[in-house]
Amino acid sequence: TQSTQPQRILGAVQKNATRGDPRSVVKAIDQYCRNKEWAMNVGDEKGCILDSVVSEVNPSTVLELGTYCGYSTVRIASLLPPNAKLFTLEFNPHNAVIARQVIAWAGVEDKVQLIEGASGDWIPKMKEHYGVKTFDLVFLDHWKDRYLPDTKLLEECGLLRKGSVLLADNVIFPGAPEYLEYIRGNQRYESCFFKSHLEYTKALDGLEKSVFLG
Ligand SMILES: O=C(NC/C=C/[C@H]1O[C@@H](Sc2ccncc2)[C@H](O)[C@@H]1O)c1cc([N+](=O)[O-])cc(O)c1O
Ligand SMILES: [Mg+2]
Repeated sequence: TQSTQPQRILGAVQKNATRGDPRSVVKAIDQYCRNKEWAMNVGDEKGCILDSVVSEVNPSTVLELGTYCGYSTVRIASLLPPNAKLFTLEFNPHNAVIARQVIAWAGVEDKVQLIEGASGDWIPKMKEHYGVKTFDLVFLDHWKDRYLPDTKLLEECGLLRKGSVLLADNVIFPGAPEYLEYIRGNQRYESCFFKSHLEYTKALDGLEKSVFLG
């Protein structure tokens, strides 16, 4: 029977990565997706920018929107201090099943809470269900037309504090024009653009980093 792309990515991890070694999991996925089959992971080039923002923020509580196969989940979790927590929201149950196995293979499951469901439904429940006060860092990499409504939801639910950082993937390609217009025009955010390339290609893309000013 046919396999799915997430299953093939998991296979590449189990074949080529060392259990308990997050960097080898990241490397195995990048090699597979660069040489065999393109996939919508943030990738190695933008991933280095993600790493630098995570290291700079040194967050205790992170929210990732859009887990897919767990590539950026593993990348972020591998940089978190002890006791830090990464909540990642995934809508598609099949993707969640695969991502849990990738996260486990990397050995970062203690730092990760994968939540199956839609961001719009779960963001309002994070405080009561998981005791989250505010997020130090939010990585937006899910449906591009959800970036803006979910950002407004985070504000309304009091989940951002002075200094919270939003990092959005794909603001050039596929693009998130409404989000960019809102965040760059809003006095309550200080934004900057990190020019890069679409994962595994030469196409232009980039990340938008925005600091919430409270
Ligand atoms: O479409 C893209 N990403 C959408 C990602 C979507 C992921 O997030 C949830 S949706 C969801 C909904 C609500 N709450 C949580 C997750 C999907 O099940 C998928 O796992 C994308 C596309 C390209 N590209 O080149 O076409 C490149 C990229 O880097 C991309 O991120
Ligand atoms: Mg992306």
